Amino acid sequence: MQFRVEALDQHYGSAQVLRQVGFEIAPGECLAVLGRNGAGKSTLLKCLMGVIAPSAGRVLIDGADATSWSPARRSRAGLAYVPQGREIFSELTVGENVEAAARAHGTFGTPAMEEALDLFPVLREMWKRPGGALSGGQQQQLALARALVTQPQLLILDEPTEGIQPNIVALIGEVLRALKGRISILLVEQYLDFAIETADAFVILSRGAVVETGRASTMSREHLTRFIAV
Ligand SMILES: Nc1ncnc2c1ncn2[C@@H]1O[C@H](COP(=O)(O)OP(=O)(O)OP(=O)(O)O)[C@@H](O)[C@H]1O
Repeated sequence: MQFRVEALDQHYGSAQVLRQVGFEIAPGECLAVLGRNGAGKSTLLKCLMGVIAPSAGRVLIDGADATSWSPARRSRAGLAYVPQGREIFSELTVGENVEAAARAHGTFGTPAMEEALDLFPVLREMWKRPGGALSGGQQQQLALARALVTQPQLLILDEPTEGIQPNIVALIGEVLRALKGRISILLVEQYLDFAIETADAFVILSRGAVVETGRASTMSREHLTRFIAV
């Protein structure tokens, strides 16, 4: 998927939270968005997914202007979004969470559903447990699997490592690196080492504006640290 954002503005009341944000994600690449707390990262992802409408600017999916599309239409076009806090259905079982997403996208019982589950073996072990009974790391795996059963072309992740134990962070990193090439990934991440291991390119947000973009290979850890240290 060719995904492009042009001159996005967003306001909450009179406060401007995004300012002329623009970037592109090449097919099969992982773009990491870095920035301090309050820089506007989560707001940006919500605009990209259509959860909130930007005040100005455009979102282009394979060249089509998707700015006014609903989240459901963006999802059908190949976007999948795992929000901060994961937002799984805690009353539904693990299986019901996965199956609901698969049914909504016509992948129920297909190899795509099984492949997504193969990435996170713990989910089959916990299949009949309510989502709310899972640990934070297990819930994050469930949220990722639920996104992946939709066979997305662009996976949008808001801080997938937040509050997750190191062995699960490592597993998530392996999964994302294995997915790259086949699908594009937009990663908002505060855990710099994880972002460096995973991303092909970076966009740095500061006070709602893009202050720097670059290939991962040209940006040092020391340089990137300046933009996320509080
Ligand atoms: N619903 C809202 N109403 C009003 N202001 C909001 C709302 N959501 C976020 N903000 C403000 O917009 C700014 C950007 O918030 P946002 O959550 O997008 O930043 P962020 O970079 O994702 O931060 P964090 O890393 O803390 O999640 C902040 O100043 C925040 O207080």
